[in-house]
Amino acid sequence: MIPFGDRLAAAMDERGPLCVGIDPHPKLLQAWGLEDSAESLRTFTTAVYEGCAPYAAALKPQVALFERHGSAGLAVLEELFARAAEDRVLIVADAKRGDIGSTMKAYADAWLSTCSPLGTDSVTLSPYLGFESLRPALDAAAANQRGTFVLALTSNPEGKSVQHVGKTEDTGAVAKQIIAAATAENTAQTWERMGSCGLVVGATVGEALHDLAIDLSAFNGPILSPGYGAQGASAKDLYRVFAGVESQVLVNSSRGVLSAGPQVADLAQAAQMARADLVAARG
Ligand SMILES: O=C(O)c1cc(=O)[nH]c(=O)n1[C@@H]1O[C@H](COP(=O)(O)O)[C@@H](O)[C@H]1O
Repeated sequence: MIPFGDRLAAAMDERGPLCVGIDPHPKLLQAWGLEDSAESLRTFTTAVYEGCAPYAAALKPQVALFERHGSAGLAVLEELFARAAEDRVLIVADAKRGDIGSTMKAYADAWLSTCSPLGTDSVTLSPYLGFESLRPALDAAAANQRGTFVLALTSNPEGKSVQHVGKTEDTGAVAKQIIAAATAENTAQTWERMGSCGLVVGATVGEALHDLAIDLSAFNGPILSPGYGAQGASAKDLYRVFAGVESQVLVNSSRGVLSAGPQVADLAQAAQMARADLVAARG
């Protein structure tokens, strides 16, 4: 199978830079006229899939919003993953996993193996127990042609208290070290267009890359960027942050697109508009 990074690069060539988040928040379910139940997650997920998959390089289900419904919620995710695999629609499972290495192996088995019911194309990871604690997931992704997105500079304002620490030291800020580790990870793999170890950098980080002396031009993988739309970053803000690495950026929008539901045609129109907005700003 083609490595994840190359599959994502091809999907972005074909369908553009948009990733639509599948975030069935209770308030959105209500706004769609649905009750807060696992069956509603199925209706919600199906509508987003059918409306948005043609206009998005990937879909990113927010796992927490499925876990709220226990095993019935996870069953909806399993169904989504099976359908997407059949249709070759790329999935980023937004599970933000991170634990000590021995436990991390179990998370890797769950999300990145080829025989687990929750195994899918890629998963988000938190490196804040140490980047190397992610090793089992990084190795599983490489072995199974799957991908990871490692949190580097998150879109929330609180992230700074951890991610910006150390900026005046020789090693640079924590986020800078995470980015260097992800770059090295991709350097050790074989791929054509992009490596399969991605980063998460929020569209809302403003001047942080400059302030932390981070140069993303050396980074050789995909950059998942949330924060566009509902969190306030415009397409212009986003491409100002990512000047020079535009082609690597997979831009997530969840509520910004999902608020157009519940009709499939309206979701499709919202996804097309978001994609057009991004493509125009990217130039
Ligand atoms: O990993 C993520 O996707 C993520 C990282 C981050 O720094 N900020 C962030 O908002 N996210 C996720 O991206 C989605 C953003 O949703 P909207 O703000 O509705 O577009 C949510 O599912 C968040 O959990």
